[in-house]
Order: sequence, then C-alpha cells, then structure tokens
Amino acid sequence: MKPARVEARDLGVQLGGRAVLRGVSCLLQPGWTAIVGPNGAGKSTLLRTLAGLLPPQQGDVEVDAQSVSRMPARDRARRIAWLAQSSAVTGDLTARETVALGRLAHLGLFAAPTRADEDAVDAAMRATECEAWAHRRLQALSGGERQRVLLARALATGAPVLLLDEPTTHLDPPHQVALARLMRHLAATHTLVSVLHDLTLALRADRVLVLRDGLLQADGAPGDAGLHAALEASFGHAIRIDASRGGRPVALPRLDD
Ligand SMILES: Nc1ncnc2c1ncn2[C@@H]1O[C@H](COP(=O)(O)OP(=O)(O)OP(=O)(O)O)[C@@H](O)[C@H]1O
Repeated sequence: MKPARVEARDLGVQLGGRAVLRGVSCLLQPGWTAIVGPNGAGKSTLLRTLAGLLPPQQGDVEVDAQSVSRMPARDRARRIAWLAQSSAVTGDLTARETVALGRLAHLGLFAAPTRADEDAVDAAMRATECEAWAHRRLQALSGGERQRVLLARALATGAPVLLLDEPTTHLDPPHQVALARLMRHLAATHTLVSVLHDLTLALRADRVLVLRDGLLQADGAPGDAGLHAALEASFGHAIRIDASRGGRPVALPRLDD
C-alpha cells in the first residue's frame, strides 16, 4: 500500500452560525499525527472535514493532490477510513459482519467477498484482538469491545489514510497500551491521524497538532519546546509537560499545586 499525503488548505467551517474551524492549514504525511486541544476546539470537525464528510465553506482538502470533495464516494472510502468518536449502533450485525462492512468499497455490485476480503477482515480483527466475539451481536458488546470492532472495521478497509477520533475511548489500560503499539506499527505504512485527549499518548506520535477555538496553535514534533508551550497555554494550568523522563516528554496533570 502506498502511503498518502493529505493537505488541508485554509479550512473554514461554520456550524450553527459559529466559526468552528478558522483558516486551518496542515500537511499530513505518512506517519502518526496526533490532534489535541480542549473540548470544543474543533478537533472532530477537522477530522470529519479531512475525511470529506463535512464540506468546508472555505478552503479544501486534497489526498494525493485530489480534492476529497470531488472524489467519488467509493474512491474516498478506499483511501480514507474514519473511526467516529461515538458510533451509534443499530441493526443486528455480528462483530465480524460489522468488520466486513469495511470491505464494501472493494466489492463489485452483488459480488461475493473474495478470499482476500476475508483475509483482510481476519487480519483486522486479530490486530485489535476482537476475534473472540466474531459471532456476537455488536449491540451486545461492551463499549470497549465495540470500539475494538469498529477500529477493526476501519483497518479492514485497507485505506492508506486512517482518521481515528478518540480511539482509546472505553479501552482498559492494557488495551490502551496495545492500541498505542498498534498505532506506532500502523504509522510505518499509513498516514494515521488520531484525535486524543491523553497528552502523554499524543506525545508518542511523530507529530502533534494543537487546536484551540478553531485555530491551529502549534504543529510540531513531541520534543519541540514551541509545542510544549502551546500545550501548556491551551490547557491552562491543568498540565505540565515534563521533557526529562526517559528522554520522552510526558504530560503531567497538576493535582496538588
Ligand atoms: N452540528 C453542529 N451544530 C452546531 N455546532 C456544532 C455542531 N457540531 C459541533 N458544533 C460545535 O463546534 C465546536 C467544535 O466541536 P467539535 O466536536 O469539533 O470539538 P472537539 O474539539 O472535537 O471537542 P471534544 O474534545 O469535546 O470532543 C463545539 O463548540 C461544538 O459545540
């Protein structure tokens, strides 16, 4: 799979009469980019706009120099996979049937899944460790189990661009660690973008974008002093970035001072 390059230029999005994104530009290269920022900063809106699900009133998004807004839906689905922040679950599908939906854009009309489609579904379920519930109904799974199935559906698409909105939501600590490892692994072959609230996890990405009030405040590598300053400014006095531990920066909550 050839990793893709995603370019957002001067994005402006208004929702309910409010400017939610204001002139956001960024170039997302193969590797792992984390998007962080306070609640309501516009992170999910940016991800939906990058995915081509929300047409911006201003600016454009291109994947490998092709505008996502003009891309046929099937092409878009093969190139960009999106994991929503909270997915409403309806219907009676099993976990495996849900993951198999990720292959839809690869199937011809009325065509049965090929061996390659079945293998892609199995591999995605193994990657997020959800094979054990393959035949259970999605609706009957816990929040964390369901999140892993929905992540597997995104992986099963085989899309080079993965846009994950708060993928660690509902996951227990061991599965948060497993997901962090998976994201590092996927970053070698994908353009992976994840919205995260866990700043220490975000500082494991190759690059971190800080969004506040719809404006891009910083775009830097985890070691950049400018990025640390933007994080501390964006989250007020609630956090402190400590760059000294084991050579990797960590975000510490200020509980006692
Ligand atoms: N459909 C909508 N109509 C009006 N306003 C909206 C709509 N969707 C989102 N907003 C507003 O846009 C702003 C940005 O929302 P968004 O979900 O992108 O924020 P976020 O950074 O992802 O927040 P969080 O960390 O809380 O998930 C918020 O103020 C939100 O209330």
